[in-house]
Amino acid sequence: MKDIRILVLDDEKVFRKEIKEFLDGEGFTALTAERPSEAFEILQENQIDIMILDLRLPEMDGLQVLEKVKNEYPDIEVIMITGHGDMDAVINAMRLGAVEFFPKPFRLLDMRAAIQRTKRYISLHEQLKEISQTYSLVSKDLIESIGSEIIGNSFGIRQVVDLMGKVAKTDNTSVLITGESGTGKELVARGIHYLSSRKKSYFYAVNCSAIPDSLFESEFFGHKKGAFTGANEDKAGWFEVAHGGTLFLDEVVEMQPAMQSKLLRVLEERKIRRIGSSVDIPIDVRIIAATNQDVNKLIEEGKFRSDLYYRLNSFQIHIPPLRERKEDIPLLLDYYLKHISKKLGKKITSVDPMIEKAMLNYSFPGNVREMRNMIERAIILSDSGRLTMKNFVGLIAPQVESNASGVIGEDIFDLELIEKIVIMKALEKTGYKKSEAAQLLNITRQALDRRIEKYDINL
Ligand SMILES: Nc1ncnc2c1ncn2[C@@H]1O[C@H](COP(=O)(O)OP(=O)(O)OP(=O)(O)O)[C@@H](O)[C@H]1O
Repeated sequence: MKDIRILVLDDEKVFRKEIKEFLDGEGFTALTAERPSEAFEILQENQIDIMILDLRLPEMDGLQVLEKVKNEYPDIEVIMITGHGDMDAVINAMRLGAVEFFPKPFRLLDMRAAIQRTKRYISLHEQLKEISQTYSLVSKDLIESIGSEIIGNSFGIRQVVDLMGKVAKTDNTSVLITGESGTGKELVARGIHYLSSRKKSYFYAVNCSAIPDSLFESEFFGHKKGAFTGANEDKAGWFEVAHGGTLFLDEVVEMQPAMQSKLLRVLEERKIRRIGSSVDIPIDVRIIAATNQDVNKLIEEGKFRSDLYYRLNSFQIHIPPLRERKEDIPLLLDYYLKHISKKLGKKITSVDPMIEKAMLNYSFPGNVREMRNMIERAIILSDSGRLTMKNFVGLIAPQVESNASGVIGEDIFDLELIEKIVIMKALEKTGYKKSEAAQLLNITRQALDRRIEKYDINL
């Protein structure tokens, strides 16, 4: 389980000190506050799991604090304490959602037991949350076949999975998948194949931009022995290999016009002829084509045949870029952290919450592939199981590039994130000499220390 962070809100200085020492000694991270306003500031800036809350407080009643905490931070579990043993307050506190109640004075051993119980409760709660979270939108069987899960819960990705299921039910409707690089076009193409009745035959993926023009025809249609120099034996082309299955044509718009005509004829006639042969071979293949380019523009420019486009485009699936479905970012982050750390055999014990914030502010031009690679690199770079912004160089680099005004650019509005990035930049610039960095930032050395701790900046 992750580190447990506990906030103690009590106006008695001696009590606060004593309980903090005890909690620190027990291996928890303990923060303390004297008044509710101070506690709410801490809550705004820190991820807290458990709050130990005194009933009698300055500024506002402990029960009011409890109610506000439960409303604003429903995941925080609250242990109430009081020196006054007031039964009504106990009942009210329980009603408002406190998990434990302690009359003062109590033994620290009892507090330890209460925290352990609460910890177990939090862990159970997290497991339940994980189970109910629709991590993957496709079934287990399909995951095994396509080699990866399809993660996301945004409207855009749910629609993609829905269309995938619908077109899979048809037998040979051609599909055109559009979307920027790294959005998961091949993943979706595989999904269609393995959801369809063709799943027992081949799914054959061809990257059209990688095949030299001279080999195109023989790769697609095959050749007869002696058909040209180097054709030493009969060879089947991809259409024959994928017979009964699916041929995935990635970057289809990269095909030369001559090949585009030939492909169109195959789609119309459903038969091929190997080079050098006079025999037609009937083929039964579903074509799924994909592109990350603007096909309409290519048609206008005369680079792509419109008749081929209409043939391929009987059914179109568009995968939106990741920046247009930001709700998927936390799910993908969580998923990749778990899967990649497991794959690399590296246990990740803490993740700076700034990472998710920064990702939500980042435009991911390389989409899910970029995010995956970024997380993998960060896990490899991480020390002692802690993932911090320092491990995500690519993530902050575009914003840190020039100067602070670059950070306060068009798409970052998160003040805390900006503060953290500016502090990191000052530290980097001064070779991690704190006094110099503080001077550069125009704050005292103590103020810098407080912020380094607050933002968990690795030095
Ligand atoms: N929704 C998703 N859930 C999980 N993984 C995903 C998702 N979308 C993409 N990926 C992963 O991102 C990587 C890139 O996906 P894929 O190769 O399918 O993209 P693509 O759109 O075909 O890219 P390109 O246009 O560059 O060929 C793969 O590792 C894939 O498993």
